[in-house]
Amino acid sequence: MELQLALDLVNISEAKEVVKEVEPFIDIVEIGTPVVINEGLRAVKEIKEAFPNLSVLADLKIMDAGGYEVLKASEAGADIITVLGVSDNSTIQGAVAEARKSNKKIMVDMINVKNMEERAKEIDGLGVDYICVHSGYDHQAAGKNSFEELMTIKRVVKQAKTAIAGGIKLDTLPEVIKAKPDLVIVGGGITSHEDKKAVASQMQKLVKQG
Ligand SMILES: O=C([C@H](O)CO)[C@H](O)[C@H](O)COP(=O)(O)O
Repeated sequence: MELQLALDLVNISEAKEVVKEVEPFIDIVEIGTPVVINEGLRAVKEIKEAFPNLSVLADLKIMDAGGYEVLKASEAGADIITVLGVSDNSTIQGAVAEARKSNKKIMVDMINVKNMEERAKEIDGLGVDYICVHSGYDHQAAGKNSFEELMTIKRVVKQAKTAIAGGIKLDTLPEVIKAKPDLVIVGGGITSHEDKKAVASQMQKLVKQG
């Protein structure tokens, strides 16, 4: 099981400071959608250059033009790029085909997918690398989490790795770990703490035990 740090509410220099603090405790650093909106793919490039040993995920949440957008993120240095599960199969297939050319990975974000079991099975057949259940900020504000959806994809996904994101904190991490995802994604659960290093270290310990 691996740990991904999601950076959403920071600029590039703040992102570098946070990663410097927690680098030994994380496997993947995510350049979140708001950061890409604010700073562009330059954020991915700068973080990859500053931390070449970390895998960098570009959370583009691609909805169309899968091949082209994956190409651009790959050129910027992203190792993993996200595509939405609600997008057309042709978009996901285009993203996977482009990623294969440069040894990059595709994560499908299942945010707002209604028919989770059926869609997860279908997407698993498209050769993606990760399938991620996700309660986004707006769902979190409505008190939702993705723990049940994680159980669902764990049951039906056979090829891709499974991941979960959205509002995971130190106190809810043990429940998540019980379902044995391959990857746990945490943003505010680390970045909102004064002592990020301590929380990330405790989270890493739990994730590695799981
Ligand atoms: O993808 C995310 C969200 O849609 C904003 O872009 C977050 O990175 C993801 O939800 C993880 O962050 P936390 O919910 O703060 O753990």
